[in-house]
Amino acid sequence: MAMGRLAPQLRLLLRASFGPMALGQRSASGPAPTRGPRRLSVEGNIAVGKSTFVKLLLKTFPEWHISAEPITTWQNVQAIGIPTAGPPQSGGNLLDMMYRQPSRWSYTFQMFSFLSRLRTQLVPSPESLLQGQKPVHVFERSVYSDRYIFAKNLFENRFLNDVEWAVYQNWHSFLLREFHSRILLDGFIYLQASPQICLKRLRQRARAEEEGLELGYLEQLHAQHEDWFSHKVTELHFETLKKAPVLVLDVNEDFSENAAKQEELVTKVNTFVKNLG
Ligand SMILES: Nc1ncnc2c1ncn2[C@@H]1O[C@H](COP(=O)(O)OP(=O)(O)OP(=O)(O)O)[C@@H](O)[C@H]1O
Ligand SMILES: Nc1nc(=O)c2ncn([C@H]3C[C@H](O)[C@@H](CO)O3)c2[nH]1
Repeated sequence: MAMGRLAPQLRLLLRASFGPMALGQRSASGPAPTRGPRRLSVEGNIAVGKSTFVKLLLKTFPEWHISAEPITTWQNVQAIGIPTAGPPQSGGNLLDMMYRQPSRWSYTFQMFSFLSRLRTQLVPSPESLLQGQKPVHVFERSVYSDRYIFAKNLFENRFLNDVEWAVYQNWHSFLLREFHSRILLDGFIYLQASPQICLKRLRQRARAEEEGLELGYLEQLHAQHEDWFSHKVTELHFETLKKAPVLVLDVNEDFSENAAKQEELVTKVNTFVKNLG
């Protein structure tokens, strides 16, 4: 992907359109920031291009901070605090286990992915980010997509039974209420593409655990995203979540060599962030 070449030009363009604040620089006379960073989550189907898009954001706004999805934690689950003799053992690949035997492992996976996402959202933004005038912290997916996309879909396919779904939701609601003020998100960026395009990208990326995934699964996840972000019919259980603004970006097109398209997408994100107040 030839994204590196765009960033300096795009920065100039954004500076011209929105002034130095658009690039997160503090004006000499301006007031110090009064609140923490704007916190956004980038959401979307498997292989839609979230990591790729986040890299584009970081090229354009190097002062922003990104928290990646904790997939390596799921691929290598380690026991904590249990001393073992000999060299370090490699952990269990829970992602692989879940895809191979969803009835057996979906509950375990969802509890663990939720816990790891909660941990990610609880980590304070770095000091360096807080120095900027308009600091922005971007997460790849969230504790909300864990529940309202993946766990919900597994339940609807009966890979989580009624009791497992009830226990998961119990923990989810309880912990989110406990940590409410520390995990708040200001908005969502929903990367939208057809399931067919996602499948093409998924095959091209060829992650071993995803070898058996088929179009039907991506169609289900697409429908879950559309229900939440486009049709707004998903039942949400948190008031702040119901009010959170959503930016929908069409990423069907391959923008890797298309500077104008990259610019259009990044400008939309910048305007969205500005409008968050
Ligand atoms: N707009 C695009 N056009 C064409 N290919 C793309 C585009 N965006 C991403 N890709 C390619 O699609 C594949 C998946 O992209 P990426 O890893 O960014 O997806 P992701 O949404 O982060 O995946 P996951 O859901 O697993 O976290 C990669 O090979 C990437 O180079
Ligand atoms: N079941 C399930 N629940 C989740 O919360 C979840 N989040 C991500 N994933 C899968 C999608 C990609 O294969 C891979 C990387 O995104 O992990 C999930 N699977």
